[in-house]
Amino acid sequence: MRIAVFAGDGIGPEVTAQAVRVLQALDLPGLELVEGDVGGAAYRKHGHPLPPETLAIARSSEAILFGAVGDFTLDHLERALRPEQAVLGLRKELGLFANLRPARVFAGLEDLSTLRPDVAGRIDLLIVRELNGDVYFGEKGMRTLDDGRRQGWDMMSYAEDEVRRIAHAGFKAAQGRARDGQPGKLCSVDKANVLETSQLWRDVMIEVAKDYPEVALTHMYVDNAAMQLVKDPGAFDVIVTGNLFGDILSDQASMCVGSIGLLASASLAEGSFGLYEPIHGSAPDIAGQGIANPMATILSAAMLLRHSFGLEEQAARIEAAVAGALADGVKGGDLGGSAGTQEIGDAIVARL
Ligand SMILES: NC(=O)C1=CN([C@@H]2O[C@H](COP(=O)(O)OP(=O)(O)OC[C@H]3O[C@@H](n4cnc5c(N)ncnc54)[C@H](O)[C@@H]3O)[C@@H](O)[C@H]2O)C=CC1
Ligand SMILES: CC(C)CC(=O)C(=O)O
Ligand SMILES: [Mg+2]
Repeated sequence: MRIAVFAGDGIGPEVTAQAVRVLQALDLPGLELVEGDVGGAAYRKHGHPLPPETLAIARSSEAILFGAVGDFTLDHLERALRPEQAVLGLRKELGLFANLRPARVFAGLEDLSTLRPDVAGRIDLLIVRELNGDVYFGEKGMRTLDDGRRQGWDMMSYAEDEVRRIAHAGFKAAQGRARDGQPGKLCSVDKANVLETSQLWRDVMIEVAKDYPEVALTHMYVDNAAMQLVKDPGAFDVIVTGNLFGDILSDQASMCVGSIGLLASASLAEGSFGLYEPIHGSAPDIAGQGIANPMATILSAAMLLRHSFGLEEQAARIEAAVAGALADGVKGGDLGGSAGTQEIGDAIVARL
């Protein structure tokens, strides 16, 4: 079990260290953890946020556990050298096109959601975000116009095949979430009333739906989806959407269930390879204080065991340990508690 560990910047190393402790506590046979530099830390050491050494470690591993990258003190760098390019580069280079971001309310946290407890208690949704295309990877630039004004542009585009493969990922996820004899539901979120990219997206979703007759497909404009996520997030099952909308809606969904410090993610290629990371960033405002909530990263490690190694039982043990710690009141500052990063890690390791 060769797992690359890329901790990154800010709170990245703090939360990743706790997820590593959790993996080590499981006594997994053949576990090999290989560290690599990414982000601002890599730029300072190697002159690049995603150096070839790191990419080589990624390519020779079966999965990647990722912390976070981002360092505002490097904002002056040309874009290709900024820390965020490490995670964008890994996603693109390794074909990690399907980003799964589950959001559910843990028992005992219903009243911590920004929503009414009765609404919050029903939330169990999955955002399937396309991760290799959209405006993040289109041609971009900045120039000065003849009249002296600066103009910036970022090309938003999707090709049919890119939409088709994420559509299949969304429908399969919905298929797998059938409960109580009820098929899963898939809500495709776009802005087809304005964007051609979204019109293509919608056309392809409708075409792929024919392969999954048991899954109920609906469409929603992204502005309405943002509103509905606050009004009644329990009404969603699986949301499939593009890179930009999925990025924004998943941060929003995190507050429906209590905190961004709880939201894990899997970024998957075809096959079993994946990168697993919390959905949050490097949180420079709290870095170095030992107060970041490591649960999102620990839950990402559970997703890693499940998706890349088929270790369902061990994944479920981690999730139960996190749920148990929360139910016993082990909460970080983001959840209104006072437990620090290490203390939360201790509580979860103890429960394993
Ligand atoms: N995948 C990645 O590596 C990502 C990197 N970033 C980068 O991270 C840097 C900071 O970005 P922000 O917009 O501030 O987003 P952020 O997600 O790092 O932080 C947003 C807010 O949430 C809080 N927060 C985040 N994670 C937390 C945790 N585990 N426990 C407690 N509180 C937590 C932070 O303190 C902050 O107030 C930027 O450079 C950004 O580009 C942002 C998102 C994802
Ligand atoms: C560097 C960003 C695109 C990362 C981000 O915000 C995310 O993936 O959620
Ligand atoms: Mg984001």
